[in-house]
Amino acid sequence: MLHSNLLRLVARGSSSRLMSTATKLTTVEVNDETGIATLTMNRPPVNSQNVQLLLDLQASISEIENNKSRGLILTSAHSNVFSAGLDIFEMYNTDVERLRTVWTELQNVWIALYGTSLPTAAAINGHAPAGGCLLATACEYRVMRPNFLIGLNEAQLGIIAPKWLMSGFTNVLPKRVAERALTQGRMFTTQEAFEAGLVDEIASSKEEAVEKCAAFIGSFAKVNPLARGLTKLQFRADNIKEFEKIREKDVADFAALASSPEVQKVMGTYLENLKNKGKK
Ligand SMILES: CC/C=C\C/C=C\C/C=C\CC/C=C/CC(=O)SCCNC(=O)CCNC(=O)[C@H](O)C(C)(C)COP(=O)(O)OP(=O)(O)OC[C@H]1O[C@@H](n2cnc3c(N)ncnc32)[C@H](O)[C@@H]1OP(=O)(O)O
Repeated sequence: MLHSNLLRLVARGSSSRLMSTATKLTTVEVNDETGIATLTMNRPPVNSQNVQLLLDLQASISEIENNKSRGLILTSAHSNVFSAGLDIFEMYNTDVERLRTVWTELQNVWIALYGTSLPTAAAINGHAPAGGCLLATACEYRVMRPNFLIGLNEAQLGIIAPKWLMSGFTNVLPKRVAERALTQGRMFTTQEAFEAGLVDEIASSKEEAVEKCAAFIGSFAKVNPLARGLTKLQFRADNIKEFEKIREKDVADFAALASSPEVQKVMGTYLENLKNKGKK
């Protein structure tokens, strides 16, 4: 008997398969013609990254690597948010062990996406603050819909993001632009992100964004995949090695910082503001 969580193939038109993973907050759909997998985050309303979404993302990335897809496109099921970053509710009023788990799983997703040899692209169909920007900049290519915001806003919140979390961002922007944006905690509009090089293309719809991502991945069709993947990883090796050296200390540092009364207070105020914004 086929277990419902096991590669349940559901016909979706003539040329794509929805591969049900052992997860609920992400889906993986493989286009039979191109062999490219679309990984969709689906945790309403804003894809805030709780532990379950982070685990599901890891499982989906592994699935895509194992099913020999030609590339991975990361996107969101929601109409105006790619991902709101870490789930602040999950980090508020909780114990240190939970905070350690949150951070460990964020690290695990980042390294899985940043360190995959597969071609990767993000179809950014909505806002992508903080952890949302982290996922987008872990990919090799970004296409974004107009009139949304993307960036690492940690400095605005009085928080220092670790170097690994900034490394995708610093890979794609000139050092001077990255330093200024990170010290300002700047959120870029789509147009500003395009002009700075933080996103590669602008698309007027999610479908067009996915198509442009697929065209980017298709540009490697005639390149030997092993040579391509190893070349990519050579570019990323220094950041990956540096991250591996500090990953455990980084978890301890995050748990200590996030559990401190000062940061808990910042989170509480931030959450109040988010809730009140909804009432206005
Ligand atoms: C504040 C963080 C503090 C401390 C972190 C602790 C230690 C850190 C040390 C170093 C680490 C640094 C790294 C951090 C990585 C992160 O990712 S932190 C998360 C930062 N994220 C944000 O700042 C985004 C906040 N959200 C928004 O700006 C907007 O919601 C967004 C532009 C994404 C969408 O806007 P809109 O469509 O108008 O939706 P609403 O704002 O109305 O939101 C809808 C509901 O979703 C809830 N929500 C939004 N974001 C989050 C979130 N990140 N976590 C949990 N929940 C979120 C919001 O409350 C609304 O809920 P409601 O409908 O009112 O119930």
